Amino acid sequence: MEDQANIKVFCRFRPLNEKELNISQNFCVNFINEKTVGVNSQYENSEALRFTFDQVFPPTASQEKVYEISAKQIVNAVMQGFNGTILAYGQTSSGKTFTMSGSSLDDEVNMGIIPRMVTTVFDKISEAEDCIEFSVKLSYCEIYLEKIKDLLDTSKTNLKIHEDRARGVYIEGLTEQYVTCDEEVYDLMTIGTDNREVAYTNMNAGSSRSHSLFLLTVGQTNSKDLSAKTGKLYLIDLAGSEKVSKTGAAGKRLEEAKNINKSLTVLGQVIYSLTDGKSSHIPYRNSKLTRVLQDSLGGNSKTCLIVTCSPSPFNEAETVSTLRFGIRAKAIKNKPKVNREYTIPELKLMLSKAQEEIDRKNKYILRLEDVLKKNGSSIPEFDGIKNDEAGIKEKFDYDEVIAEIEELRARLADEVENSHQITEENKQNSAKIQEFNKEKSIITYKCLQLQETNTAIEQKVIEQEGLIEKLVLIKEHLESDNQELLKIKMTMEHSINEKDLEITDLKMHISGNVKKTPEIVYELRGQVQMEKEKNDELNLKVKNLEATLESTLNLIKNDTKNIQEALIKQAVEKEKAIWNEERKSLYRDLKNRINKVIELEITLDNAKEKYESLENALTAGEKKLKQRVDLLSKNMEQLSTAYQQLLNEKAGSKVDLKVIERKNLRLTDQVSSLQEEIKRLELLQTISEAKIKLLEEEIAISSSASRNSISSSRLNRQPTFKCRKSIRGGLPMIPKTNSVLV
Ligand SMILES: Nc1ncnc2c1ncn2[C@@H]1O[C@H](COP(=O)(O)OP(=O)(O)OP(=O)(O)O)[C@@H](O)[C@H]1O
Repeated sequence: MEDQANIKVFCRFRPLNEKELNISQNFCVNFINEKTVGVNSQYENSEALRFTFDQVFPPTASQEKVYEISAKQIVNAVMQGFNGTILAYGQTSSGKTFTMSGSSLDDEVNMGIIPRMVTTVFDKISEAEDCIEFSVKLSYCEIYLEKIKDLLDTSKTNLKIHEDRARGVYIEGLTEQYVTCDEEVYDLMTIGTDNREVAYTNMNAGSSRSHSLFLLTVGQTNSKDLSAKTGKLYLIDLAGSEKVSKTGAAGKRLEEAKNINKSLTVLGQVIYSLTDGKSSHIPYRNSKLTRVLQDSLGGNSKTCLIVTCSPSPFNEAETVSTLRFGIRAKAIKNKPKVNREYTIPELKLMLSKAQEEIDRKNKYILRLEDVLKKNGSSIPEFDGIKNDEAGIKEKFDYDEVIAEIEELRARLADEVENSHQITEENKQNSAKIQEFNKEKSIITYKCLQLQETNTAIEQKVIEQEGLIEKLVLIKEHLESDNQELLKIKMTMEHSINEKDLEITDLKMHISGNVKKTPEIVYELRGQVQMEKEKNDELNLKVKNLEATLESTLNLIKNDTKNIQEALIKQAVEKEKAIWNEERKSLYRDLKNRINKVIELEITLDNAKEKYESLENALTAGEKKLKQRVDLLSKNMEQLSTAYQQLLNEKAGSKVDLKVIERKNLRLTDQVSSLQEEIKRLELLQTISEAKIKLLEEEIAISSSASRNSISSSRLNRQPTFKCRKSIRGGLPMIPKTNSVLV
């Protein structure tokens, strides 16, 4: 059963900063003892405000003390194969980054937890037995505006979180850099820190605008007992919670502040759900931060939380809230376990030991059977074990079985890959067919519409043709009427003109004969009367002619309209012809598409058949595999794990290669240093010998003293080359080489 362990919570107060000192030089807290702090509240009953943690660090506490008490135990656990997490939580500008990273990597006194831990890891590797081979990998990322950014490869800006049984919760595609000494880690830390989102706010000139995650994976393989284990160390510097009124955040800074506060609220909710004793659901998935921290909070990890606070009365409310957060988190129980892995040789060793044990027991059974036979008792049959010695000696050839399983698995993987491909093709084909069907129905609908429009147009054209014929007849008729009327009009006008001339003559005649006889006057009056009447008649006729002319003109107008309509008809005819052509090409296109759909359906059917046959083949393979698997004993499960391990080891061969390369480099360096040293010593020896000869010649009596002096100078000499830390336990340190991206 897994052991449960509470999260360890530490509380650290930083010194008052300049701004706070200007407001008040007093503290709003008092340090009651090493573990308890009280808040002298301006707003609440102070009696209630006492908080007890695993340790409380006052502003005077050194970086070294904080590391030794809070974090070192976690590194030790990681070296034993546990997962470890160290989290810094607190208000903005309360000292999280100072606690985790320190002020500078060059400042040994103010170095933070991360660089100190790195040094401890490599120290432990140097101190370890030389039968242990270590690999150390480093990843560095940040969660900014709910996106995971790789700080060692800035092209990766939105990484996804995944989970599986072997790896737990992990960030897919995150850069993992192999490192062999602390300097390499510091170089990468500097690169990553430069890529972090940091900005000026009213509360902190270098305020972290993201949560940063520093991950160190320490793998170790023991060549003596063949065991392997891996410890993961998460070092997390959270972004600080902030009151926008205090930080003066606006625009982009405000957006960041909202995101920071939101993800910290989800962190609070997760901690609440883990500790209230009622919640069945823990909302890890509500933010990227809590999802990444899933193993660290309530899972497989030894976790330490450091809450950082300001002692100033100006920040009292935030300090109380941070302390309450810490108290709540103290109640979280984790289930850490050693991440032990079985290597193939280890499993083989276990197997052969088990086989030896079985053989020993079988021999014992045989002896017991002999005793029973001698006593005349019958030997009961036992399923699975033959009563003869040959049967007992029958052994499994595990290597052969492993090879066979491997082959079957490879074939199965191929088949699965094939079937995936076919399924994918099927999906694509189905999508294409669906698309074609959609297009087909759209085209059919359009065709129907066109046909309807066409029929309506044809109907209209027929109607208009009848109308035009009628109008042409009327027009012809009216034209002849018009001609006649024009003739009459001209005749009438001619006679009117003649009569007008006659009237004028008469008037002149009358005016010349005014004094003639009354009979003539009377006659003339009669004639005038007659002429008048004639004139009236003619006027009437002219009026009638004018009316006829008007109606004729109207008719002509109508004719013009009809001609226009005829022209329209011509245009419609033309349009109709174009439409017909289009309709035909649409039909042709539709036909082509239908042919294509048929072809695709045939391909789909073929693919389906192929898929089914492959599926059948797959099932046969599976059956065969099952039969084989059934034949194997319980050890099969272990062998399967061993197979997985083999795969992992294959994947890790790259790492081994790098390690070997590094070792080679280290050895070459050492050899050349030694060669140089030998040369130097040889030179010295030659010089010394020459000196000795000289001295022997010059001072014959002190020759023995001279020799003593030379040998003592040789003894005092120190080797001049220096080596660095090794990745193999207990070996001298190896020189720093360029790290490798994996
Ligand atoms: N214990 C301490 N001793 C001396 N100086 C400290 C201490 N803690 C923090 N400081 C200083 O206070 C300032 C703010 O600290 P830091 O940047 O670590 O805060 P933070 O909590 O990480 O802020 P943010 O959440 O805004 O990133 C820095 O100048 C830092 O050097």
